[in-house]
Amino acid sequence: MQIAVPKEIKNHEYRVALTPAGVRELIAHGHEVTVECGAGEGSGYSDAEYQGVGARLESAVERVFSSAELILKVKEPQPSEVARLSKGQTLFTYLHLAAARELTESLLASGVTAIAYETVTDAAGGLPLLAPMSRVAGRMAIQAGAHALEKAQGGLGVLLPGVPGVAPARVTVIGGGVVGENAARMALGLGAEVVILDTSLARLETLDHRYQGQIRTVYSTSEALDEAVRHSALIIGAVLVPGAAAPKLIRREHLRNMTPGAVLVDVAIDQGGCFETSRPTTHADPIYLVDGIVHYCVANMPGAVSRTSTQALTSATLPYVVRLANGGFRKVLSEDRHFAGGLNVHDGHLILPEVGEAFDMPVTPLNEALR
Ligand SMILES: NC(=O)C1=CN([C@@H]2O[C@H](COP(=O)(O)OP(=O)(O)OC[C@H]3O[C@@H](n4cnc5c(N)ncnc54)[C@H](O)[C@@H]3O)[C@@H](O)[C@H]2O)C=CC1
Ligand SMILES: CC(=O)C(=O)O
Ligand SMILES: [Mg+2]
Repeated sequence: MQIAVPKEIKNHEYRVALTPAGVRELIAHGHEVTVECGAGEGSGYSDAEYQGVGARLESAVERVFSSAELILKVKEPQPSEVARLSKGQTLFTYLHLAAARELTESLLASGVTAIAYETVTDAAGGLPLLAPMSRVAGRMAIQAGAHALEKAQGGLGVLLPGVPGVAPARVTVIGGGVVGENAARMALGLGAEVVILDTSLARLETLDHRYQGQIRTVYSTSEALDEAVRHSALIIGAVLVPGAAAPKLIRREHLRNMTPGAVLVDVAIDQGGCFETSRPTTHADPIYLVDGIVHYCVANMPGAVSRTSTQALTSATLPYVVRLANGGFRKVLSEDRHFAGGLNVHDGHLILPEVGEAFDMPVTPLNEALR
């Protein structure tokens, strides 16, 4: 199969969809891989390294796209990239369509088959292709939040662990999944007081058991959220209803009850954000203030630690990529309903019910699309 790896073009996105090791694996399976010149640079992989494992280097982006049957990316396609997609091609990348109506409509119009990393599931109920980046973003959320708490950033001027004689600050994590647990671990390691809110008692039980009382677990209710906003220096938004738009859990009126300079980090921004006042920001300009509360809402956080993230992402995606390339999407998705959960758009049809619900658009059943 002809496989293409374009250079990512989103703001400060330095990841690439495949490491040279991943390319080598695909070539060993008999596939041809075209890598756009410079695609790996931001992750520390030179063109020569890709060439060395047998990739074809291409400097003309239009040829990278037009020659491909399978296009591998990291971030959702930007408008200039969508314009290059066509029927018969398969795109495998993060999409987050429930928060992106225009992108949904343009992918439908392109006729492409679009499989999203973040809605592929596994037999244990996890999201194996979202998890590696959620681990990264969860860990980064505390770094970003701690920085935003500095006075010069508009923050409270509070050091998360405190110092002897000065109490640590409270960090509340809403959603104790992969992002949430990783954020909590970092906050705990820094010596903050850590609380996790979740609506899954089973998840809270796991976390309670794992952290042996070092992290306070609280069932998430509106009362618990009211309490969290009053007493937290830093709140991390880490909820997810897979495939769906994030529920707005902290409303604008909550901000009145927060201490001015407190910080909201909305990691769930890629699904639309779980705070009413969140809007996507970029690494170039990551924070803004609403009613004195600092907001950090970068939708591609792992892009900033691209070397780590590219390696972690390729390790997770590669087995799926190899299967797609060897078998073609129709056969592979028909045989694996967990992988098939990734199919969002096919040949002008919207497949993912959660996206249909978000935009009140008609949905074609998966079985019909795979026929
Ligand atoms: N901004 C960025 O760069 C990145 C963003 N993300 C996003 O972070 C979000 C979280 O991802 P994961 O941790 O992997 O998901 P996950 O599925 O592992 O965890 C989500 C947790 O939220 C809980 N939850 C759902 N509804 C809730 C509610 N109403 N109140 C409290 N808890 C609730 C679930 O029970 C679950 O434990 C996703 O939107 C994901 O796309 C992930 C990586 C990078
Ligand atoms: C998950 C995602 O959107 C990211 O890693 O940027
Ligand atoms: Mg994202």
